[in-house]
Amino acid sequence: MSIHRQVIIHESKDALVSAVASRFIRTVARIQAEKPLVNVVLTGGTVGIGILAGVNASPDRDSIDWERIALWWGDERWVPRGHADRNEQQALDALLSHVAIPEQNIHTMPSSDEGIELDAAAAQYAATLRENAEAGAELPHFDVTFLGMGPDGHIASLFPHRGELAEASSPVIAIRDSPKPPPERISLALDTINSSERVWLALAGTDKASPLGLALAGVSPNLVPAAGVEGRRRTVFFVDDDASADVPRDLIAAEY
Ligand SMILES: O=C1O[C@H](COP(=O)(O)O)[C@@H](O)[C@H](O)[C@H]1O
Repeated sequence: MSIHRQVIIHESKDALVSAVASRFIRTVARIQAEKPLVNVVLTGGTVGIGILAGVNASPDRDSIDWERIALWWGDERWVPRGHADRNEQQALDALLSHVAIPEQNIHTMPSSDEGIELDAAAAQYAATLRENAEAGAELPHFDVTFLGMGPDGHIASLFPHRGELAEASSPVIAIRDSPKPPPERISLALDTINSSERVWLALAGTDKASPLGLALAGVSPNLVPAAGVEGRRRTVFFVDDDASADVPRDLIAAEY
């Protein structure tokens, strides 16, 4: 297991959301001092969207230069644009419609009402990634990737015991028969997620304790997809007290 893996435990979900929101603002501002554009991959899920609302509510929100951030999605639900289930719509409501991000920097995944089929939509997003990569690369240089984790250990729309986890032929995958509704989704592949400099998983609640413990103990990603997550520079699990029951004590970097 990577020595760059850490767990930070917060006393409550609210404390977790607010601490990660502050850390995100500081991290993006710091990276922006070093390079012109920061690439961030967003997640859906209760905590992920809560963090975006926390960024919006922060008095430090505008320490980020919003014109120099590019946003991507780790996964999307295959429903029409504007549908309340879309991770994009939730992110817009929580933060993106409140800050001045240039529209061309918001790289949403295609939606089910665009007249294309699911596989074509996944291929289209892969092409968008390629178009925004540096010369010779297939992917943009992701600086921060947010992930949530479901109670079954899924991350993005990569679910346990499924072939998509080992899919390496494309950076973006069409998902059918998802065990969590809606059944059709688009997801970044595990290798694409792991190309990010920093991967930040944020999760809360007692139903996440067991899969989190298994992921950190190094079980197969086939059993718990979160076990396969590893950012290039750092992988941090931000968790609340309820989710921390089975965390190996030697991985805990900070507790409240
Ligand atoms: O469906 C999804 O679920 C996961 C986890 O969601 P949570 O509400 O249990 O935190 C999320 O990470 C993923 O992006 C989303 O599409």
